[in-house]
Amino acid sequence: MNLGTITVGEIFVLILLLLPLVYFFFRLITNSSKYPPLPPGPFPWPIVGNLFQIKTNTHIRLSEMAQLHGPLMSLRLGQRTVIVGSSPAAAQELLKTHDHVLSGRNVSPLIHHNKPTIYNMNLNFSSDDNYRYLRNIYTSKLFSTRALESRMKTREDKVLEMVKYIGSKNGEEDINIRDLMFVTATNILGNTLLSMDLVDFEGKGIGACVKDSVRRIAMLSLTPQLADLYPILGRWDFGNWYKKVMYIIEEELGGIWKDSLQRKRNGSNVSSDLQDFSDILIEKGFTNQQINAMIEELFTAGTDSMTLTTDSFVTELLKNQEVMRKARNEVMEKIVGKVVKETDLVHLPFLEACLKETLRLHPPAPLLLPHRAIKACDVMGYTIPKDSQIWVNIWAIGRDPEIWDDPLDFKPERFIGSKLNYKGKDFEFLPFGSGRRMCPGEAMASKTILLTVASLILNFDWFLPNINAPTEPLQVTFKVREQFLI
Ligand code: HEM
Repeated sequence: MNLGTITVGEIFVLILLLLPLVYFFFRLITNSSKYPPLPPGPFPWPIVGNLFQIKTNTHIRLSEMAQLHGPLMSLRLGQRTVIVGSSPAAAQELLKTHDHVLSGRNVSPLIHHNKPTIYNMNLNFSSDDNYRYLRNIYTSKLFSTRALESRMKTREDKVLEMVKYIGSKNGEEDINIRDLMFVTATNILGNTLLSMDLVDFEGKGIGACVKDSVRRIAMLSLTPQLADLYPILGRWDFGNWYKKVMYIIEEELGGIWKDSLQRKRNGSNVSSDLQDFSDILIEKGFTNQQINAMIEELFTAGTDSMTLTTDSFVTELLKNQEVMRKARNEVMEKIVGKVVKETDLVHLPFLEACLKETLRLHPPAPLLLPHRAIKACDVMGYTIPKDSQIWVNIWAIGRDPEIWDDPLDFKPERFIGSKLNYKGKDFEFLPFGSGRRMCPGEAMASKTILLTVASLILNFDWFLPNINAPTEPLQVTFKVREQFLI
């Protein structure tokens, strides 16, 4: 062969053609070594791996792939190995049996390299060492039964403000429930964390940008960035991902509460007698930057998740009139007076079943948040390499016909008389996750959402302006029940 006639382009094509072969031999060698093999999965293309197979509707695509490859699958995203669990047994292995090694978080190499304040002061970006300390502060000072009880009135007041606002429209304007719920969730957190309202129902206020900032942070976290797919490129901030994230956290969100934190330190903020979470953090000696890192995370994790779940809940009730009738009967029968209190919620088991059914079908985090293997381990006879990402497809588990009768139907009755709960013990139903990384905001979220939906049922008759073509986002007409007009 006359090598002198081969062009650079031809060599490149030859290398590309040979890569799958090299990869095949590599898999063969590693699989036949003393370690168990990787879990089965789709063939990964050179360089990109399976990236383009799961680009959109990731949880749905993964659910289809699991039919082919089984409940424990492995994928390649760039250089990263991703392990996906799609059955209750796999979820239990990943989130319980091996929780101690699989409960790291996947921190972007850019955050790892630059070590901004969020690196140590935020559960999602925190190094493995600091994680336990932070989580302990959250669970004891913000989400404990006592802390939640001390803020019961805040949640009741903010939900009532929403009901009054909707009532003031007198059924003459269609309501975008997502926008109103976002405001309510933002102000509940604003008061719990900083003793301040951030935004009003017209979208005005010191925190008017929160919605946009939270959505952009979520988009940036979900968009795979080159440094994450190819850690070898870890120090280059392609597309300014790191700069954008840091700007939103430190300037946009941090700018909202900067003055308020300073006033608290000067002792000139007397807006409330009740100690809020930032008062506690100041007392514990945290700096404003550190407090900002924690507060940012709580807004990001808490606002959209509660908003999306309330929106799905209202939509399902509107689509399922018989369920709505039962929920309304329960609310009208059990709530004495014009206002729903959190202490009433224990008397609304059917409404709680409706919330569970909503979360089964529409979990706002369908793959949980990615975990990371701190060390290599063996799961169900397969190797999970160190630093793999771990995803659990709770969306697929929630719709599995082997587990649920008529899985696509909205049937809250399935939870009545059943012990199934979202507390992280039942691996067929994990909307808040399970184990060390389980959502710490579960009780705050479920109380707020139930209080909101019960209050909307008590005070209004609901209509879809166009029953045959529900809009996206959902617009609802709420007609005030005269006897309840606030
Ligand atoms: C319906 C509402 C909510 C749902 C369905 C939900 C669900 C989840 C899920 C699935 C995770 C990840 C679990 C894992 O990776 O294993 C999570 C994490 C988290 N959630 Fe929630 N969440 C909700 C509301 C809230 C609220 C209201 C807050 C706080 C105000 C909150 C704070 C957090 C935090 C801080 C984490 C990170 C925990 C960690 O990394 O250790 N969530 N949530």
